[in-house]
This record gives sequence, C-alpha cells and structure tokens, in this order.
Amino acid sequence: MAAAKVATLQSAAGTLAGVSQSKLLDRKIHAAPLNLRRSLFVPSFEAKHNGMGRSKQATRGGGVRAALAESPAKPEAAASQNGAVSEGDNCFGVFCLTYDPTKEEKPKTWKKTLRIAVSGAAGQISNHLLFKIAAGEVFGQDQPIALNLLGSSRSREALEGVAMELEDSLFPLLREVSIGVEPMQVFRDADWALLIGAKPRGPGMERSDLLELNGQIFADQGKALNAVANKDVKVLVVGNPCNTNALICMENAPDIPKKNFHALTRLDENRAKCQLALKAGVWYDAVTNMTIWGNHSTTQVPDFVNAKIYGHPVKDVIKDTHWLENDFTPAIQTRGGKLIKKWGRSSAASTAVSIADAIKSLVTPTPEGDWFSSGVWSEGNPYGIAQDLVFSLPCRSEGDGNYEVVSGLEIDAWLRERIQKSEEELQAEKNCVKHLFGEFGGVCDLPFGDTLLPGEQ
Ligand SMILES: NC(=O)C1=CN([C@@H]2O[C@H](COP(=O)(O)OP(=O)(O)OC[C@H]3O[C@@H](n4cnc5c(N)ncnc54)[C@H](OP(=O)(O)O)[C@@H]3O)[C@@H](O)[C@H]2O)C=CC1
Ligand SMILES: O=C([O-])CC(=O)C(=O)O
Repeated sequence: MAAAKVATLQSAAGTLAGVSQSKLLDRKIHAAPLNLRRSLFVPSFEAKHNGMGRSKQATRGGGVRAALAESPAKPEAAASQNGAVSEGDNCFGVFCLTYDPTKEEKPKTWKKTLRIAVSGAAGQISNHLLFKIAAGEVFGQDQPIALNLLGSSRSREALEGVAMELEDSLFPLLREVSIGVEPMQVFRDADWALLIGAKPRGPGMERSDLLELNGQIFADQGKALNAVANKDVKVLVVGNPCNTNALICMENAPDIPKKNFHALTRLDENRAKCQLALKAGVWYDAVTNMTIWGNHSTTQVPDFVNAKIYGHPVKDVIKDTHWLENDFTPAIQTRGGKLIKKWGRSSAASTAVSIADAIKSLVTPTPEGDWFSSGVWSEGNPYGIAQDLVFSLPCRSEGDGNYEVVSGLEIDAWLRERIQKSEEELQAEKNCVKHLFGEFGGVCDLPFGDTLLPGEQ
C-alpha cells in the first residue's frame, strides 16, 4: 500500500508539465476516455464502501491503483494496472491518472502531499481560493496539494465545472482532486478543512433561524471531521455566522484538539489595516499589530488602541480620536454590507485572499513583535473573556500550524465596553445552538434585537 501512496504523489499534472510528449508515450499515459471520466463523478458513499470492500487508503485518487492491482474487481482495474487510468472513488478526470514514480527523470524534492478539504467548493469564495492554493500561493511552492471538494446535491454539476477548470490550469503542485457531497467521504484524511459552504440568510429569516440552519451543517461536518479527518486537522470556518459555526463544529469533534479550530476574522483585520493606512497616508504594510476582538459581526471591535503604524501607536499617528471611534470603527463593522450594495454580492476575492493570509499566518512564523487576529477557542485567555466561545483574539504562531494568544494588550474602558458587547452576543448565539452539541436548556434570546453579519445591513 505504501507504493500506492507514492504513486499518488506522482500523479499526472506535475509530470505532464515536466516531460516531453515522447516520454508520455513511453509511459503509456493517455487521457481517460470521456465515458470513463464521467463515470467517475460522485458515486454514492454507500455504494463504494459496501460494494467494493476496499481499504481506507484504497478509496481515493491515484491511491486506489495498487488496491485494484491486488484484487481487480472491474474491467477498468485491469486498464489501470497498465499505467493509464485508475479509478478513485471521486477522483476527477486527469487527476485519476497515475505514474510509476521510479521512472521520474528528476524526482522532485517536494514535501508530502497536503490534503485540503474545502466545503462550498462551487461557491464564489472558493472560485478564487482554490486556484491560489493550487498555484502554491498559500502553502508554498514545494508543497504538493490534494483537494477534496465538498458541495451539496444542488451544486454537484457546478463542482464538476470547478474540477474541470482546475484540470485545465495545469498546476504542477496539484496532485489530486476529488469531489463529493458526503462530508464523511470528502473529509477523509484531511490535513486542513476550510469550511466555506453555508446558507445565506433568506428574506424574512431571523438570525436565530440562520443559526439553526447553518449550525446543523457544522454539527454534521464536525462529526465527520472527528470520524475521518487527520486527528491534527486544522479547521478554518468561513461560513457565517462563522464564530458560532466554528464552536458547533469544534464541540462535535471531541477527538480533535480544540485549538485547531478557527473562525475567519482576517478579512476584518485586512479591512482595518487598509482604512488606517488610508487615513494616515501610508502604505498597508506600515500597519501592524491589528487585533479584531470578538465576533465576525457588527459587534466586532477593530482595536486602534494597540495597533501600530511604523511601530508607533496608531493614536500617536492619527490624532483624530473622534474619527477612530465614530468613523473607523463602524466602517470596519459594516464594510461587508457596503460592498454588497456596490457589487450586488458579498466579498469573495478579498475573502479568499484573507483565508490565504489566515493560513499563511499559521504556517509561517509571525514577525517579531507582531500578531494576527483569528477567532479561536477562548479557554484560558488572559483578557477575562468567557471561556467557552470562539472569539477573535490576537495570536502568534511559530509557523507549525499552531498559535498562542498574545497577552498584555492594553484594554481601555472604550475597548472593554465594546468587547463585552461582542462577548454577550456570542454567548447568546451559543445559547441558541447548545442543543446542537448535546447541551439542553439554552434560551435563544439574542441581545440588541437582531444583530447583524457584516453583510447584512
Ligand atoms: N467570515 C468571513 O469573513 C466571511 C464569510 N462569508 C461567508 O462565507 C459563506 C460562503 O460565501 P460565498 O462563497 O460567497 O457563498 P456562495 O453562495 O457563493 O457559495 C456557498 C456554497 O456553499 C454551498 N453549500 C451550501 N450548503 C452546503 C453544505 N451543507 N455543504 C457544502 N456546501 C454547501 C452552496 O451550494 P448550493 O448552492 O448547492 O447550496 C454554494 O456553492 C457565506 O456564509 C458567507 O456569509 C463571506 C464573506 C466573508
Ligand atoms: O455577511 C456576509 O456574508 C459577508 C461577510 O461576512 C463580510 O463581508 O464580512
């Protein structure tokens, strides 16, 4: 089986980019016939697992090849032994081709393939993000990638379209693509899970309805991650309301360390840096130490008290406190909604960029003295915030995928009051969804009437 894994690492896309046509013919590599390719799409989880009796390693992408060689169960299996096409459960098109790695001209000094599961893969944000990941812009130019794409039954066809575009992009680092609609299948062995897919709030829908609807999705996905993902999988929740969805997912995945769960507040951090740079008349990279506290909602607190411009406190550079409190703060809290009014849809490209930034902040060491924001498990935080929430806090990483919360930031009265409001909001959201992780007796009573996502004004 180890040989099968190696064969998977050496699948088609990279090799196609690196060898001549004659070499390809030497290796008897040819494109999958169209009818066979189409037959590979999204078979049901039950059919594959009950019918074929394959081992876990044998159920995806190029990895299936050796299993079929051991016990050919279908006509296609014999074909795959001859080096052309192997049938993975959900592998897509060119990503079902396998190679004999010992025949590589120059074996690549690439890292072990990283398996990234992405939900909402046929949506707007993914349409930007997947291509950045596959191009090596997120995990690095020496990091081969396997993409496991999750859609819903409604977006199944669209998911095939996404996979076709990934094929046509000839990304050398993209070694496998599989698609599916079952989290239990798509999350298998995932090293990262980027949970983007969620329902938008429909007309007349209360926020509590949205919490319930999307909460159920994230409860199911948490269970699936717990059952089949890598036990050290890093999970980044983007689908809104992302903090509470991340909490639900985390609580449904008791075998995965709670510190591995994040809710995306990096877009808010980036928006805040941009507006401070604009006001100060400096370039973005002069703005550092930017914290977003709390919820990814209109109660979030962009912290101008501790942020710096060229290493100086923001307030020493921007002396207009009225602007900081009354213009800057609501501008960040409502930026998403303003953009929707202009664009007619919510931020997708900048969200994808911020997801890439959030991941890079975990896989590269944080610059000395700086920090980044992420919605993380609040347990043990040094700011007196309730212990059992997913709350955006200042974090640092050594670049190993983990982080620590930065302590010692100044929390003045202005910040304290607003951070508390965001905390109350998250506690109220938690009360609405407690039943989704087995705690009963919660009353769904959201404060301040019906609080808003950034995109909901
Ligand atoms: N945290 C942040 O900073 C931000 C968060 N967001 C949030 O990100 C989410 C996605 O945004 P965007 O990409 O623009 O939305 P889209 O509507 O373009 O895409 C969402 C995708 O999710 C799919 N989906 C729905 N339910 C599920 C499910 N149960 N499992 C898997 N996939 C599912 C949808 O498929 P189908 O059509 O078949 O239902 C659709 O393809 C939204 O919740 C949005 O509010 C957006 C911007 C910033
Ligand atoms: O509300 C939305 O869907 C969009 C959103 O989160 C944002 O732009 O910050």
